[in-house]
Amino acid sequence: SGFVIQSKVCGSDHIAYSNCHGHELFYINGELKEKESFCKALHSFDVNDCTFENYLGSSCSGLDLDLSLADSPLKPERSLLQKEVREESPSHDLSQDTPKEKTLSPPYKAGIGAAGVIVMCCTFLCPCLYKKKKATTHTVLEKDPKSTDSISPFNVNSASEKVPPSPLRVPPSPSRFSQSPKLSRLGSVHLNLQQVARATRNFSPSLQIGEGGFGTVYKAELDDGQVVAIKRAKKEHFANLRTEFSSEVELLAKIDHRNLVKLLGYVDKGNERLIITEYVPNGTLREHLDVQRGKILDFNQRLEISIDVAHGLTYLHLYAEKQIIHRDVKSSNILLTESMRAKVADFGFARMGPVDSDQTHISTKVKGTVGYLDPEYMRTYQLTPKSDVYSFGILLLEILTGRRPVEPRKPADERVTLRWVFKKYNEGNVVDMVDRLMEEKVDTEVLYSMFTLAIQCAAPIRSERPDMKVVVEHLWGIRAEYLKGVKKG
Ligand SMILES: Nc1ncnc2c1ncn2[C@@H]1O[C@H](COP(=O)(O)OP(=O)(O)OP(=O)(O)O)[C@@H](O)[C@H]1O
Repeated sequence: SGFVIQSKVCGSDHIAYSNCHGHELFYINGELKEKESFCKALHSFDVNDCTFENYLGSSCSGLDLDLSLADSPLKPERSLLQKEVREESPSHDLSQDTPKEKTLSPPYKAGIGAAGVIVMCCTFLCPCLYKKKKATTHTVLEKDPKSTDSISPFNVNSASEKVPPSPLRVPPSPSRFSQSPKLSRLGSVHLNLQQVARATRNFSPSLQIGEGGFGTVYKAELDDGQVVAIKRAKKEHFANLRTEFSSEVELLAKIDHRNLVKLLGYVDKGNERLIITEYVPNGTLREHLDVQRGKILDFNQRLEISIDVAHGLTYLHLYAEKQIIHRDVKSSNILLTESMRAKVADFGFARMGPVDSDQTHISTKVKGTVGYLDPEYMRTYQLTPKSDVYSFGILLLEILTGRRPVEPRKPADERVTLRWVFKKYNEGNVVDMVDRLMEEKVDTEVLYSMFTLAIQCAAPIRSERPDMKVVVEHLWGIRAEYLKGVKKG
């Protein structure tokens, strides 16, 4: 396919290389590196018996390397915030702030500094994917903790499909629910296969509303007139999808919140796996940011959508019967209603949080979508709700700037949105970053608060990220401040 990815863990470092039709990218611990320093690092790994296959024979050959480790690429780089900061308790409510006071707490400072130089590990995939796939699609990564010693080349699907599925998606490891007795009926909709076939006019392509890694989504009208979305698993993934199917169904069944897409029922019979959810009629957030749905989102709508998503995630993390980590928070998984309320969808990757109260994380295969993946989770395989907080930070940047997490067509130094934002933020240039499609002139301090929060959420170290509940409180404060400004005119 002309697309090669290799990755490996050497000691505590994660190294990765991608070659997309001759366009090479080099990463160490999620950080984009120059070829020369990458090769130097590989040499030092090699000396310590951790060989990155073929590196000397291919990309790193012919380089005149000074192999002294004096300027080792593994030395942590830290750029500090230029703004003065003041201490702030984690539950600090920004509604109490005056605009000038709104700054970051010291623990966040280093995180934000590092955020400027650390690129999400996953971004090494993107240039090829964007060349090959429609802009609205994405790729989902999986990395198995047990396979850290192997070099894994991936291939990417061809672009010929109308709406390509996620080519790298593999079902998650069995959840503890896979052994539990099958629920036969959930929510308020009880359907048999004949009823589903009737409602979808035999899965008519004219009722198809989307396609994801799991399968195809149809809009359907039930006999009682209720309109629902029906997700149908692809047959070719059947053998593997069973676990994912049951995991998605059973997680969704337990939750009920206005900012989370409601599961109404499911069918698990013979050759069919179907999930029936409420139909959310107004497309995805990504479609709205791309102005594929008519009007451009104004700032107030963007703020309300951010708050809705934060509410949904807080519920999953804190108030669901068992803690749920979504694992795939992204703009194409946020569905909008007619009144522009947001609902978080797609719990295919959802994962229960730790069972014991003294356990802070669960070890799991790395899953999620390129560009949104928590670098600490990538490195350690430890999943906590803070991985969702990271993805939420990236989502906030999308909402504010309109950009995707990675913009492969931009010049190299502007490609990774988080990095680009951090640079401009440090230059005090928040107004410049706002989505140009949005004509409204928003108060600079409000923008500054939003970008500050987004960068905090996307801190490379999870302990430096706020909890979702704290994020909600900050967003409420920002909204109060914004509305004050709007009233004043
Ligand atoms: N409940 C729903 N109501 C309305 N439209 C929906 C609903 N669920 C999904 N869709 C539409 O179907 C598309 C595909 O959804 P799906 O969740 O299967 O895939 P995805 O999120 O794009 O990809 P993946 O599952 O691989 O992450 C969505 O982008 C959306 O446009």
